[in-house]
Amino acid sequence: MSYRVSSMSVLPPVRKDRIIAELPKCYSKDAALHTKDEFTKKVRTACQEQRTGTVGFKISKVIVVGDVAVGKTCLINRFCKDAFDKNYKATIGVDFEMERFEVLGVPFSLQLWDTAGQERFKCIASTYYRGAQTVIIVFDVNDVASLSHTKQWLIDAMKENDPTNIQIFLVGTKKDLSSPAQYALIEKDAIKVSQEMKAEYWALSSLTGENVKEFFFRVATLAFEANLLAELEKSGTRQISDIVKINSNSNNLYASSKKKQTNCCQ
Ligand SMILES: Nc1nc2c(ncn2[C@@H]2O[C@H](COP(=O)(O)OP(=O)(O)OP(=O)(O)O)[C@@H](O)[C@H]2O)c(=O)[nH]1
Ligand SMILES: [Mg+2]
Repeated sequence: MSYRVSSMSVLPPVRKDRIIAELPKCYSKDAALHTKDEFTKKVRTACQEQRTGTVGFKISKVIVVGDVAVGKTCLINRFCKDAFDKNYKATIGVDFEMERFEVLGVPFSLQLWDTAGQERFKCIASTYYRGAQTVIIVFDVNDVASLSHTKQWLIDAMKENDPTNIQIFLVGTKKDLSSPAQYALIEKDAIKVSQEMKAEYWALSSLTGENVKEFFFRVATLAFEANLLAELEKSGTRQISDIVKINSNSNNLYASSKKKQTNCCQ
């Protein structure tokens, strides 16, 4: 007897701690993609009226890049699995995790691609950069060299993507290992680099979990907003009910054309 679950099975509801109802705040107003306090009325209304087109069915691609052992895998594992491993296990090539959110009542998914920082895997990893909507460039706040390499990581990620449609985050990890005075020093430089890259800056710790959830909520929300605004730009954004109508019409078309075909062959 087979217990295989049908691939048509309905997805479980979005986890309660992945529901975003308020606009998550930026980390620093000096280096933010935007500094609004609330969702714009346009976005809110579109969600309320379910004028969200295909956004609710979208899976947005996020790539996480940066030097070896800066903490990319730990960051993803802290958020997706609420786990932290103090032993270093190099990522070989790439790995990915899916995270489902609900933003203003609309489902929205992120596909988080964790890439290898080791030089010998870079070639494989970079083949997964294409089609990203978000690039997260990670450095270690206790390692100035890792910050200085972030520009090269950005250049490499941009070779495979359309720069006009991408949101960049610069993320300093391992904040727990840094004294406030040390941290303040590197933050100044990191904010400068973020401004040059037009990136949003964050600092966090995967060990303590400080700012990890806040950061990913921000990533999900900004990706969602960008998708929705692009959808609203298209004239006459459809309601979900229209899409269902279109689908059922096309089914009918398919059925009738099949019927015609049969007639034709008779
Ligand atoms: N104290 C502290 N250690 C961390 C933190 N994040 C990661 N580490 C440690 O740093 C080491 C490297 O972490 P990884 O997440 O594997 O690094 P990575 O960037 O994925 O490395 P590659 O896959 O080789 O590119 C591990 O020993 C982690 O335990 C943090 O926030 N605080
Ligand atoms: Mg890794």
